[in-house]
Amino acid sequence: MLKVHDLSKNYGSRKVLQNLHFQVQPGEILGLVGENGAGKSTLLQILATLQKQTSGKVTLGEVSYDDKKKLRKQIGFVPQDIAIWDEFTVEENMIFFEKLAWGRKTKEQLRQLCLDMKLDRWKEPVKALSGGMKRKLNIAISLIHDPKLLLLDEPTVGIDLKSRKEIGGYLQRLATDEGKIIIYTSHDMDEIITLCDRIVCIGEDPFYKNLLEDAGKTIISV
Ligand SMILES: Nc1ncnc2c1ncn2[C@@H]1O[C@H](COP(=O)(O)OP(=O)(O)OP(=O)(O)O)[C@@H](O)[C@H]1O
Repeated sequence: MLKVHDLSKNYGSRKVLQNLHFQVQPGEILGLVGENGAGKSTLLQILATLQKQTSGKVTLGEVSYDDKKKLRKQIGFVPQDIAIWDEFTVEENMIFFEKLAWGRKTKEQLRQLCLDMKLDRWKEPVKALSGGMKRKLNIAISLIHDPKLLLLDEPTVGIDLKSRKEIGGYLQRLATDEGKIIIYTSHDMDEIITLCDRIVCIGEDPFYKNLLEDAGKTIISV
């Protein structure tokens, strides 16, 4: 289980996240919504161990966020900005990131991960891919080491509707069949409503909370 206890984050005098409390169970997809600048990426970066909270505590299973080395083996992160090697092919990128990962995967398994993301341009350089295809590769890379916790920051921007639905279905299977914890941000409320079990609304504005409650979703009060 992921536990967030009384978490706050300030950037200088700007208070971005204030006293958040929530828990996410294995097998659950949690949506994170809020207006621009509400603090969604900041929260994901903290959960990815890339930023430190100002106060509060986070644990994943028995592991505290003070033990970053152990934690990072259990976390997959897809940032908003695409982070892959443009000059390398899809295959070379997958092999490169597999070498950095802790778990071992065969070339066939790596290729299958790309196919699961509906990306079949194995031998092509990344610079020849479309923006949506690069995002698919980023998601595949985040899954190489079979993380327990998967953090996705607007991962489907620019991905066509059919692929988005297929990737959504794949993420749901990862949660249901493999018990992964998935935390997902998107400005696409249809996607959030379809994919997420429960939702955290960040920020003061009740707009998202009202909209999602009207759609019958469970909102977590943080
Ligand atoms: N490194 C930083 N230094 C100072 N302020 C920052 C930094 N990163 C983010 N902020 C500020 O913190 C607030 C939250 O930003 P964040 O990127 O987490 O929001 P967000 O909800 O992800 O927004 P968006 O929907 O636009 O992606 C914003 O006011 C932003 O300007």
